[in-house]
Amino acid sequence: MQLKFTKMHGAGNDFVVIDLISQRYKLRSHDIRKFADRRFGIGCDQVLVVEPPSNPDVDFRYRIYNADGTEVEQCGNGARCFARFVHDSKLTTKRRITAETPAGVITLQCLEQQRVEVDMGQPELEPELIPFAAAARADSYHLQLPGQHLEIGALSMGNPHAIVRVTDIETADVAGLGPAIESHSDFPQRVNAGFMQVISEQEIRLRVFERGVGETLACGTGACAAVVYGKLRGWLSDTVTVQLPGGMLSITWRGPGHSVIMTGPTAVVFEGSIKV
Ligand SMILES: N[C@H](CCC[C@H](N)C(=O)O)C(=O)O
Repeated sequence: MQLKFTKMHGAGNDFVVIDLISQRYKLRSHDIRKFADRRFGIGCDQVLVVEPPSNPDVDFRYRIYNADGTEVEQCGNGARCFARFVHDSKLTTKRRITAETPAGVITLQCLEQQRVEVDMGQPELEPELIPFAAAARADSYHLQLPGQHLEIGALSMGNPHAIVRVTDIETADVAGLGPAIESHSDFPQRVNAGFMQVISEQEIRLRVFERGVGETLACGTGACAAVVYGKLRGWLSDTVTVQLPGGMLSITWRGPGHSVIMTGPTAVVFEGSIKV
């Protein structure tokens, strides 16, 4: 059969979006890897799947798969693109949408100029819930790597993140340290590795080596995690502009007990269908 899809991106983090409400198909892991393959498939960082909710009080269920085929708990840029997709596809006329994700129910607000605001829920700092095997506090820990140790923050936005503060994002060894952090034994479910340069209390620059993908042009949950870590360490204010290689996100976090609010762009690249 021909499966319809929409190619989208949020700040350069790109997605293949599949509507399994209007189409019936049982996705398999090798389908995901084929869709994500930039040489022989469509090409994307993640595949987003839109399904009917299991809870009738929620509008949709939305699943996220990394390019390597693994299903993950949350995707910030993907959440924004999902909201725009269901609105543009007339699967809903609501501008305020709720969605079940493996990390819980999120609320999304479609704004003007194709921007979307997402309530990403509260960050999780308890090490065993990140999960982070080290016993130490998650807001400052020395990760042991071959020949060096790195001061990191570790937390979950539904998915696990480790964040390193660097002096210059351009010269940060993302290609070398990213994989070493991603697969470090202190993170039993692997981890997304963020490299953050603090420009001011209201602005950071960020590069993210994503779990299951590699370095992406943007990572929404990574931007949330970096702002939470920076605020816990006293480096950042409540609302921060996050400059990523693919674009800019605005993140607000008023501290423990509050949700992280992310606002950013969405874009449709093209629509198509693929033989499955
Ligand atoms: N690679 C992430 C999932 C996608 C997150 C990212 N694309 C975002 O915008 O949050 C993980 O394995 O947890």
